[in-house]
Amino acid sequence: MKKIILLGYMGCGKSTIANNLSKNIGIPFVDLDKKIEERVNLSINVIFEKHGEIYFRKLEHEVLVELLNSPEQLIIGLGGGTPCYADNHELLKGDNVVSIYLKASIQTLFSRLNHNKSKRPLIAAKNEDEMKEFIAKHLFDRSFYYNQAQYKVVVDYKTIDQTVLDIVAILA
Ligand SMILES: Nc1ncnc2c1ncn2[C@@H]1O[C@H](COP(=O)(O)OP(=O)(O)O)[C@@H](O)[C@H]1O
Ligand SMILES: O=C(O)C1=C[C@@H](OP(=O)(O)O)[C@@H](O)[C@H](O)C1
Ligand SMILES: [Mg+2]
Repeated sequence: MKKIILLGYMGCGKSTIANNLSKNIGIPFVDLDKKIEERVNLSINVIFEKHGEIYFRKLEHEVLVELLNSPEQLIIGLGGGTPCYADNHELLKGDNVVSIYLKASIQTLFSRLNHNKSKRPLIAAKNEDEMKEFIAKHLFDRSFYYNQAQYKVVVDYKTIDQTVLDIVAILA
């Protein structure tokens, strides 16, 4: 069964939209970060702190492969870095995948992340200026991978419901 994959930068709304899309179309959703946390019984912060990012990326790849190989239809909210490591972007080109990039501007990302950074180890310690610069550079680097998604939904100035309806239209 097809997997509906939401990807994009931290704060673009993957986890939020996956949850709401699931309610709208009645297909179960999983959040890749949550699955990783459950797998090792540690928070994303503690995984980064204790074991480092390379270990996290390995786990992320393993759990993604398992989810893609599972028989059921699923909505999967990826982590922001998932398509950018371990050739995961190639896995997202499979026949059983519909990939959707939730595209947000630097400003949207900054305003959403500024109040919500403590659980995101890559930005948790940055001040506002550092964060703006980091997001701009990092988004530029990662866009190469994000732009390989089959579909793109711009999320700026949209409510959660509007973004969900845009995705429902793509899936129809
Ligand atoms: N229109 C919107 N669409 C999605 N998220 C929104 C919107 N407006 C505000 N938010 C907030 O932005 C944050 C997005 O975070 P999250 O869903 O965890 O993103 P991601 O999983 O991509 O990092 C949440 O705190 C959410 O409540
Ligand atoms: O962009 C990244 O590299 C990361 C994004 C996070 O997920 P969200 O995009 O859901 O915040 C989480 O996987 C981890 O903190 C690393
Ligand atoms: Mg998320």
